[in-house]
Amino acid sequence: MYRRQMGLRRIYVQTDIGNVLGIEVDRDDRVQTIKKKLQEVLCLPTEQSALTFGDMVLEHDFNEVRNDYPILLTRGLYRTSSTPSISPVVEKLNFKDRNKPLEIIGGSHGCPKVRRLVRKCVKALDSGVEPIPVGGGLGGAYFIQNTAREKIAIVKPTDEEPFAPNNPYGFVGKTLGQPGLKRSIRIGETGIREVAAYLLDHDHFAKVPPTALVKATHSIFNVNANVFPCMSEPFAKIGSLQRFVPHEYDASEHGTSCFPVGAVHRIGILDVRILNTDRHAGNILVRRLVEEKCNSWTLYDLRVYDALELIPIDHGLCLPEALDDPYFEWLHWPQASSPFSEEELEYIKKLNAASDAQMLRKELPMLRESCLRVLMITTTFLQRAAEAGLSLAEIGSMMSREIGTMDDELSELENICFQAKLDADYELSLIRSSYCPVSSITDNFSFQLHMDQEEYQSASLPTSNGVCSTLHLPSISLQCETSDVCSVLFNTNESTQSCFCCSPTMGSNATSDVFKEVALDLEEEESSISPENQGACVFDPKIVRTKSGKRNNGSNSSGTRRTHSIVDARSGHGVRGVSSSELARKTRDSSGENEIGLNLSEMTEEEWSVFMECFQQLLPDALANWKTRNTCPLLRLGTSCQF
Ligand SMILES: Nc1ncnc2c1ncn2[C@@H]1O[C@H](COP(=O)(O)OP(=O)(O)OP(=O)(O)O)[C@@H](O)[C@H]1O
Repeated sequence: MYRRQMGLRRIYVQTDIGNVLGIEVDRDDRVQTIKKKLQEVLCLPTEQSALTFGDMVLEHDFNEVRNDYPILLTRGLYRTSSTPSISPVVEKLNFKDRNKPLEIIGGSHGCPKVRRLVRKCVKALDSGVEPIPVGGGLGGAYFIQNTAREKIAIVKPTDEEPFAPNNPYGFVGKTLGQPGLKRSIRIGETGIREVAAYLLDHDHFAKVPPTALVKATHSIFNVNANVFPCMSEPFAKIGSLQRFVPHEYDASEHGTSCFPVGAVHRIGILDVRILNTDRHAGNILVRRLVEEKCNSWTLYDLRVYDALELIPIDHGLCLPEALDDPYFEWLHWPQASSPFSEEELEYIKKLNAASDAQMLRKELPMLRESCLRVLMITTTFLQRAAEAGLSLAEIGSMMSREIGTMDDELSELENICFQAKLDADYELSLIRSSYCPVSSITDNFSFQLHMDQEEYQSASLPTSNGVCSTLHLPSISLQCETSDVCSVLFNTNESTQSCFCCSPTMGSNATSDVFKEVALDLEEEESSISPENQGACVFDPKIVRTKSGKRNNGSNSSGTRRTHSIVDARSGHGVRGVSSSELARKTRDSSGENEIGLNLSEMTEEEWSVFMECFQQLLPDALANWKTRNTCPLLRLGTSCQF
């Protein structure tokens, strides 16, 4: 309270090796001032460090960072894995830090269940009960026990994640902020995802246990010797804290056929919304609700299904920064193929992706915008698919990449999204461009222009206002002798389309010169242009959109794939096209190893909203086509179960 009156805010600076410093900033504090203070403690020149808050690199002030939220201090924006990480000077570590054993940071302050849980844990830690390492997983995790030595919570420090600097099992080698086990999820960001999953689980529908992001300090937490050789004080870490749920098994230890259909559906609905990439059987806890009664039941007694409760845990690998391949353990469980109940359909219908995203922006502003965009895509997809009568298994299948296929074989959902991106780019190019009318041209022959990045040519084009502009044009095999008006839509790269108009005022020579220049190269290449038609060509942007056939392997996702290709308008045959899956592959190839799929973060607000419109337009056909193509029931394991 006092701090607030003084206009002070506490923020938590986490270094890229994991330790956390609580610092107080006032309204007028500049980023540079705080960096100087950190320089003293961390021996890190200010010009080499960067403070980041989710997507944001803080440059001037801390206005965007709310009270009690964590920011990440990295060694510059362009660090590589060989750049040494930041090592604090031990004796200066505790500056101005309250150093409580456990305190909530970030979202979920407002949740009474979470606050109660944290209070209990603080009490236990204050009374000297040591957390116990969980052991067994890939990352460090610790059970917190109460004074009766009952487990009450599990804490997972983010710097002990797989590949993070303080991982206790030797899976090290990276620093916080770098791509982790999943390339679409950065190291150190699993904790906020655990909280996001809890916050998104409205009405406790899927039963995600109460979860908070905390700053935790205890000597039992692992710190690797190479990271911090002479540590005398325990250092504070950021992690997720989740209520411990007593259970008998996890789903890998129990026959899945006994699981209640509703429980599987509810977890599945959550997984689809959050694009969970890690729903393995170990992440579903199983517990009996009425233990004494169960003893008298047989395995086939239907009531037994209602007596089992499933608890989903471990949501650190959800909400990736790009559409990724999810992992849904339940995909082949028979329960997933049974239709949704009325209640489930109602729940799905009431979901509001935009307000969920808004809630997360408020509670967890450090969660990246691209993750929220993934949430909006998957929620919309779930809603439309459920409306269209698809089962959970069908929805999950459309989201999953096929096992054993080539690396660039995308899921149906990814293909639809890439297609929506192509469509959105096209829509935007129309919005942004003004066309001049095509007039007095022999209109018996039209071409669509094939766009191929490798084949771009540069051409200096005189525009209608007399200014010369250089455009990168695709090579085309057209000898254009016309002196008339042409409108041309060129795609100058895979994501942006540019329109160039030759207006009537350009004059005949200019127009024909332009086309001669860009056409010379590929005269032979596009053999489908019949000689008799050369010299009388209309470049008509309106026909760039086309419905093409199925993809080579016959599994066209949307059935309305639009390609950008040279097409003889009379025959309608495309010569060559850029399909959404090709676009996906090219996007990956051209952007190197860090590219993780359709780039959602780079879309502007306008691009994003047009993309979502196109996505929604594609969905009805895509869902119907998928259903038609997949009429055979999916191969199910364990189909002996009855329910
Ligand atoms: N909320 C919880 N209640 C009870 N037990 C839990 C809870 N969360 C985790 N556990 C137990 O702790 C173990 C490790 O937790 P979790 O799976 O979340 O960690 P992890 O390091 O991400 O593991 P993995 O690498 O296997 O995914 C789980 O297998 C489970 O037995």
